[in-house]
Amino acid sequence: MRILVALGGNALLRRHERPDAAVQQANARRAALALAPLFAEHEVVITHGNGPQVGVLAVQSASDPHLSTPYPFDVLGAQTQGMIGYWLLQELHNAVPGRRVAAIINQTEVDPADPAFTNPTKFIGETYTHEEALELATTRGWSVHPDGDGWRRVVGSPQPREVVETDLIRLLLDSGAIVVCAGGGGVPVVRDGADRLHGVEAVVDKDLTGAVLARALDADALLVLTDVPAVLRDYGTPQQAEIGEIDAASLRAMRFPAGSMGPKVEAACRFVEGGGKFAVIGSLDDPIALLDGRSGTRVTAPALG
Ligand SMILES: Nc1ncnc2c1ncn2[C@@H]1O[C@H](COP(=O)(O)OP(=O)(O)O)[C@@H](O)[C@H]1O
Ligand SMILES: NC(=O)OP(=O)(O)O
Repeated sequence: MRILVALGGNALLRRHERPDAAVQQANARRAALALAPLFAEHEVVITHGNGPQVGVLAVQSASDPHLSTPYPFDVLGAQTQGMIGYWLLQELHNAVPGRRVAAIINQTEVDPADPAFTNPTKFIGETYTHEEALELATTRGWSVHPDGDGWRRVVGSPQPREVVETDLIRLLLDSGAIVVCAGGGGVPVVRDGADRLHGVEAVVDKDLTGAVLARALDADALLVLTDVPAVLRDYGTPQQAEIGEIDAASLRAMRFPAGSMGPKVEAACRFVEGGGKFAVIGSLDDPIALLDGRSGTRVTAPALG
C-alpha cells in the first residue's frame, strides 16, 4: 500500500516538554522506531507538524536586536522543515539502515483571499497562563486562545490547495525512498498572475495538507498519528468513549475543536470523500494495529445508495 503518515506536533514535542534539540531528537527517534515496521511492506510518505517549533523560532526572531524585521512565517516554516526534517532523516536512517530516505522543503499553495488570514485558529509555540497570554497579546500584538489547560498564540491557517512539489515527491516515492515532506503543512505561498510564487504569513495545517497530498499521490491510506488512541465521542466528559470504525458523513455530524481534533477529522473525511480507501486517526505507538483495524478511529467513505 501507499500510505501517507501525518505525524502530530505532539509526537515531536509533548505538552510541557522543553523545546530543546536533544528532547525533540529523542522524540524523533521514538517516532522513527515506531514507524519502522511500516517500511518493510509499504510505500510511506511522512508529513509532520511544526506548531510548537515555529512559535519558538518566532519568539527568537522577534527578540533578535540585529534584525530590523523579524523573519516572516513562511521563512520560519521553512526553518522548521529543515530542522525537523533533519532529525527525522537521521533517525529514519538509523532505524532502517540501508533504506533511501529523503527530507525535502515544500511549498503549499493557498488562496490569498482565504478568510483564515484574518481569523487566526492555528496554535503555535509554548503554553502560557491566562495572565501571561494577555500580557503578550498587549505587548507583542499576538492573538491568543485557550488550548487545554493553558493559553497559546494563534496565527492564520489558510486551506491548502496543492503541494507545489508533488511531482518530485512522486518521483522519490517511485524510486523506493521514504519521503519526509510538506512539514508544517508546507511553506504557505500564493501564485500571482505571472505564475510566480510568493511566501505569505501563515502556518498551514499538516493534516489538511496531508489529505491533499495523499489524494494527489493516489495513496491508499492516510494515517493521522497523535497523542490519543482514537477520536473520542463525548470528549472530556465521564461518558467519553473511543470511536472505532465510522463513515465520513457520521463523523462530520459531530463537532470537534478547531485547533486540535477538528482538522484531523476534516482531513480524514476529505481523504475518503475524495476517493482514498480509508483514514485512521490514532496513536503513534502501533501503526500496524491502526492499519489492521485493531486500534484507532477508522474513517471510511459514506456507504453508497
Ligand atoms: N473528540 C476528541 N477526541 C480525542 N481528542 C480530542 C478530541 N477533542 C479534542 N481532542 C484533543 O486533540 C488533541 C490532538 O490534537 P493536537 O494537539 O492538534 O495534536 P497533534 O499536535 O498531535 O497534531 C488531543 O491530545 C486531545 O487533547
Ligand atoms: N503545522 C501544523 O499542523 O503543526 P501542528 O501539527 O504542530 O499543529
